[in-house]
Amino acid sequence: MNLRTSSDRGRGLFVSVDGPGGAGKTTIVRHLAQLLLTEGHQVHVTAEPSSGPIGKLACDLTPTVTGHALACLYAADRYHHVETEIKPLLKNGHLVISDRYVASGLVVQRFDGVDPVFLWQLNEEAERPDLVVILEADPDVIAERLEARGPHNRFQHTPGSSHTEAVFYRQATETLEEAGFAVLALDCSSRPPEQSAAIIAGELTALLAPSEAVSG
Ligand SMILES: Nc1ncnc2c1ncn2[C@@H]1O[C@H](COP(=O)(O)OP(=O)(O)O)[C@@H](O)[C@H]1O
Ligand SMILES: Cc1cn([C@H]2C[C@H](O)[C@@H](COP(=O)(O)OP(=O)(O)O)O2)c(=O)[nH]c1=O
Repeated sequence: MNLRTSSDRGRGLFVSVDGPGGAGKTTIVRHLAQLLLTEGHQVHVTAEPSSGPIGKLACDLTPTVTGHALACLYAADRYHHVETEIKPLLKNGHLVISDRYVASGLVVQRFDGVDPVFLWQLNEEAERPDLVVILEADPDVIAERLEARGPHNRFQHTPGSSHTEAVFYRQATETLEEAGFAVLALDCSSRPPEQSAAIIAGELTALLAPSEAVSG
């Protein structure tokens, strides 16, 4: 994997967790934060849409605004979220976990027919996470979970949305990998969330380990 960290970031580490609705993002983020706290890290859990003014607006408008306009709103929230919350915490040495980030921006608005190239251009300047986790799961399994939990948004009401979303996420993963992001794709169909969290924590611990670069 290719670790890319901006020089103005300080000592923190930034990880995003994305994946289809019902894949287990929120559940895994909770377990991951707990694990990392136990290991003594300063952990900050955040999510998109953010709790800031643009995130609230995006949330309020999602039922009625569609397509390019909504894509721009979510991207605007993302850039503002990075500047006002994520970067200051990274500078302070926090380990920041975001429940949804760029990958969601590349996927969700495609349900409204927005061109993936436009979505990439809109999002490509957002701060790169040190690790992008994409949760994958058998669409039939997550469709069942979604039915049990209840859909959270209008995109999940479309019949077959879990199957479509899985395809969109695979394409987003390819886009991110081609752009040099460090991506960890994790199948969560049968793996308990605690185990997924432990795998992600292992990757982060490896990133935090002092460089083993050989000198001389
Ligand atoms: N690995 C798993 N196995 C079984 N059920 C799970 C798993 N991960 C999550 N769930 C359940 O599936 C539902 C959706 O999980 P959630 O974390 O809200 O997903 P997301 O945030 O991706 O939409 C919840 O009821 C949760 O308890
Ligand atoms: C981050 C992001 C979220 N969204 C929307 C999808 C949902 O309506 C909402 C996130 O809802 P949420 O309740 O977090 O869904 P889930 O539990 O499945 O993660 O934000 C976008 O449309 N584009 C984006 O880029």
